[in-house]
Amino acid sequence: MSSDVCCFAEARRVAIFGGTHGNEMSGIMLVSMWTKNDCEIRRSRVHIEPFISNPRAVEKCARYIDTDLNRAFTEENLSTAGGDELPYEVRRVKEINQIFGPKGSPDAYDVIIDLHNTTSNMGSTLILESSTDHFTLQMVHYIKKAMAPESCMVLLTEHPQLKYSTTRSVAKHAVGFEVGPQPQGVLRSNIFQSMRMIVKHALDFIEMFNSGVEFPACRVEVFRVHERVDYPRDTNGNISAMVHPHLQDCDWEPLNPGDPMFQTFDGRTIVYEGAGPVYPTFINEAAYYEKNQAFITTCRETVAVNPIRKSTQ
Ligand SMILES: CC(=O)N[C@@H](CC(=O)O)C(=O)O
Ligand SMILES: [Zn+2]
Repeated sequence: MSSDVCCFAEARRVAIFGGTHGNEMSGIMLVSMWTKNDCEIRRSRVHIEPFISNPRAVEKCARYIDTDLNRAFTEENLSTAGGDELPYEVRRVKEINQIFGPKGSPDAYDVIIDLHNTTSNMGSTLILESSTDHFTLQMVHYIKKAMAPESCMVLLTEHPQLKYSTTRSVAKHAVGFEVGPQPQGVLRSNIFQSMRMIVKHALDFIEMFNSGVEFPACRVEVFRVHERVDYPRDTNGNISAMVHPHLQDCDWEPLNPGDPMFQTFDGRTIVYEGAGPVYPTFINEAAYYEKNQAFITTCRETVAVNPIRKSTQ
């Protein structure tokens, strides 16, 4: 394992996305607030752009209009020609790619922070898409330390089948902030304030990096996506059980073989039958009923992070 210093260009352009899902209110309110007055998010040497990514969904207070924007940043959508007949979010993908991308090119924004809320009891969670991007790994290490003693979990979505094409993936470095529990369409002041603090720490990190601070090697505890678990269903495909009360709200706590997972409407318990402990999260997330997902399981691991500093050209 090498711990060579990784050099990255100064982060000159950073975007903060809110309203990627139009019913996740904390990010929407923060971004609207910062669009009117950006003094709280201003930092020297870097342009920071607050941006509502799905304005029509925000207007309707719906997750999306035609299709989930946070699954739509695919090669296919980026390359298909077409105009008004395309689903709204597919058109929006092309616009966002023009403003903040093109995805994968040197012209893409340096960092995108994408603000989400969950109905699950996940607390403050940082979502990473890659275990080899030492810039974002150092950022989450910084945020976790700054948030302590409040805990801040790291979800790693890198997975051969389960990874999805997020809006933020247009940037060179992408991070999602997922804070809950907060119902859809509702603002909770504690959740709003936690999200605001995480953004502050992220921007402070970027400013320190830009000013030439070298961040030493470190280790970060992450929870890597392992499996998606659907609700039990009857032969018609309808849900036949609920998340068990012993699992509800227990995001990030170990689920051991034999532990209750679901409760049927007539009161029977369905237990977890996997081989060893896993760490469930996104438990009973409202937006995931349509995705046939009751929760995901994750595996805990420690990632070794290389030192980073700004490259000198
Ligand atoms: C509840 C929710 O919307 N979660 C986000 C997670 C992410 O941004 O990676 C999503 O499903 O797109
Ligand atoms: Zn969301």
